[in-house]
Amino acid sequence: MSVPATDASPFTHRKTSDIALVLLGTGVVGGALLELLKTPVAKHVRLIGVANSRQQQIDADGIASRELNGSWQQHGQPRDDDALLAALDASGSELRVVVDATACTTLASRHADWLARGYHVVTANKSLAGGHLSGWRALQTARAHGGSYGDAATVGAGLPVISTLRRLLGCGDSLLTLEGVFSGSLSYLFNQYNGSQPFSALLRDARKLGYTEPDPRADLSGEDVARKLLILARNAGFALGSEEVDVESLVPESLRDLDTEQFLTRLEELDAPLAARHADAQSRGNVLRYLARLNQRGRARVGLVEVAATHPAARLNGTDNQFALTTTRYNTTPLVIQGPGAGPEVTAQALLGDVLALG
Ligand SMILES: NC(=O)C1=CN([C@@H]2O[C@H](COP(=O)(O)OP(=O)(O)OC[C@H]3O[C@@H](n4cnc5c(N)ncnc54)[C@H](O)[C@@H]3O)[C@@H](O)[C@H]2O)C=CC1
Ligand SMILES: N[C@@H](CC=O)C(=O)O
Repeated sequence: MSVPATDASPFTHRKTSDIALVLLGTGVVGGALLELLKTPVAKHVRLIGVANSRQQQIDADGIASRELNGSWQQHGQPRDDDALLAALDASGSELRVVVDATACTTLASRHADWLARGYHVVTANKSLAGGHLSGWRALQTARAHGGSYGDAATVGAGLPVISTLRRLLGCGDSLLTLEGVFSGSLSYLFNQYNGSQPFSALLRDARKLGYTEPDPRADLSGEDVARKLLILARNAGFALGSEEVDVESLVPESLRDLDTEQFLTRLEELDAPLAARHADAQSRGNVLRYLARLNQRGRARVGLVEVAATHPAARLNGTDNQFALTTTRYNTTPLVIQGPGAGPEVTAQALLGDVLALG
């Protein structure tokens, strides 16, 4: 990744409060965020702690970037959230931020508590806001009284989807329907899949490129798309429970109960059913797209749909996401937000944007 030579940036007009940050998760997204934290736009951000699922490193003065290239992942301290939070407290900064770049449900379940204790939380992890309705409600209560919740990266990766929706709602508009392609990995897969190479080969590529969830079944099962639909719907005032989304899974029964490593050795079992679906669609001149839909009555569905080649979702490229928002004011033609919807750099940028917005 190229790093700008100067610190000229659109953020130079910002206040420059020192921001103390701990980063949970140093995989695809967290790793890209660590790179961005080394650039001049992040000069007021002090990285106090960093953790993966097994190890962590803390330095209340700020972890120098050269140390991150070192061996902390082998010789760090054992994981302990309390020690990370104590380091944030000891940093002396008024702005104490926890960045969650994991897919860990247990960590997500702590977001509300962290907010209530005055920490700001910036997250790419959708498990709380897009999980059980009770978790969403606890989050809203904590947000009303505690720190800020930076959730831009949870929908559309770096695309301005939640912010646009909130802006419309803040101006008195209301969401009527929502439709589109909400998964970068499924978009990448179905934009390319034409039956000439196995679906499993494309899935391996998508995983290597950092588009899939840590366990790609979270994408293929529709769970990740359903979470994004729930996050948008709930932000728009639809009190939808996760069980109210009709979800079509592309994972055959025989692959559902395996652990991730076993599943990754059996990806070829996905090929035959998807080849059949593709051939059927092709025989009618159509293509397959994994779509999310919310109608005006709050009925939500995510699943594989056969669409005509002229359908807007049929004309996407790469990891493109597409969010078509029909609102009271955008009611003849929807407002459409479209662009790359997965990948390390765009997602890390959304996290950094939410962090810098605090300063
Ligand atoms: N990859 C993408 O394009 C996008 C990903 N996201 C979200 O970002 C999150 C991370 O995704 P990736 O970076 O692709 O996954 P990854 O598998 O590459 O990295 C996950 C990281 O979390 C760490 N981790 C797991 N449990 C932990 C715990 N309890 N404490 C500390 N660290 C823990 C793992 O050790 C690993 O470093 C997921 O929630 C995903 O939905 C959001 C938008 C786009
Ligand atoms: N795995 C997700 C990544 C972003 O949330 C996707 O494919 O969209």
